[in-house]
Amino acid sequence: MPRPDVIVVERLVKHYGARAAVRDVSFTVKEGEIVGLLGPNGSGKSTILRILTGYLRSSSGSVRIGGVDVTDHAARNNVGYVPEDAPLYDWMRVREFLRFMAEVKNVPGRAVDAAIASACAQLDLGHVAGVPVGKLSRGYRQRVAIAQALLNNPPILIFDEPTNALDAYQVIAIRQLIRSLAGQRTVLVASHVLTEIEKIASRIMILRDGDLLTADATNEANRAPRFRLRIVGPRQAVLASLRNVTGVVAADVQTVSPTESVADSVDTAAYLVETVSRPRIAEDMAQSIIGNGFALAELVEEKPDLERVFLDLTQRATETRAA
Ligand SMILES: Nc1ncnc2c1ncn2[C@@H]1O[C@H](COP(=O)(O)OP(=O)(O)OP(=O)(O)O)[C@@H](O)[C@H]1O
Repeated sequence: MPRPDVIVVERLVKHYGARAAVRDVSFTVKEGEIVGLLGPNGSGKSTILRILTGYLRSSSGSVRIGGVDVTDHAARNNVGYVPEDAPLYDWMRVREFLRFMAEVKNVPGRAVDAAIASACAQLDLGHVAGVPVGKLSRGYRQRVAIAQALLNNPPILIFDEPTNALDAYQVIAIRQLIRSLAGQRTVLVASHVLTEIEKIASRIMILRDGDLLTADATNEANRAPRFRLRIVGPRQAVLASLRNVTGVVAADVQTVSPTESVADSVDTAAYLVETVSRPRIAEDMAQSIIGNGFALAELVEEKPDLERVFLDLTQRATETRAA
């Protein structure tokens, strides 16, 4: 049975005064997914998360959580939110803080102790439960921030830059925690660090200047195979024979120094070829090159990677905007 969409964002727009921070963003998240929202600083990640968690109103568009519009309080009970630099009350002891947060979240009185015990156990906070929050390391503060999000056992967890400003050990620990918390839950994690989001998320969305460039970067990566070839022959003729192959989307000389031109010259050059995904395309390119009498020195398929997708998409977005 297909998993239901638990987060549905449609045509979301947010303006701060004249500034558009989120422009016509739509996406869905299925139950049980761990989705990453990747984007540079200022791209609108926090704004989207704040709208999803009901802390901020959108300018237009809609957000439904578990089928309920996010402007309805009932929707927010389904979401545990760990904001960037979560505001914690430093003078409160961890247990006190969690009790306070349980009240804020309307956890029924008789269930509060069990909720705190369960959150402390999941975040390994038992031994610091009596310590003032202000005395904790950054890593433990982040655990407290996550613990408060778990108090009413929400099916959806939303994290904003969860490993920001943590040291390498703390990063690993928090990452493992998020993965272990995912289980039956649906998780949305925003970060500006590609390598970080790659390690946590099973699907990655890319945001830039308030535009959602893709809702599935991995899929983009697999969709557009790219080959690097070294070929001996006149460049224009080599390019023509590559572009003639069915499925080749673009072919270009890769390394042309400023003094060189792509004009005809018989020497070895590197070519970058983008193709559609189809079987035997590498063989067809080799056949075309050799059939036209050129020497094929090298043909390598570049493994798709998210860094390339990110760079390609953001570059394309910049060009589109400039046009
Ligand atoms: N309250 C606000 N008033 C005016 N502009 C704002 C406000 N909050 C955010 N912005 C602007 O909206 C844009 C998006 O900000 P947002 O915080 O959502 O981005 P972000 O991707 O989360 O970045 P960061 O990781 O740096 O917080 C930025 O240009 C930011 O300066």
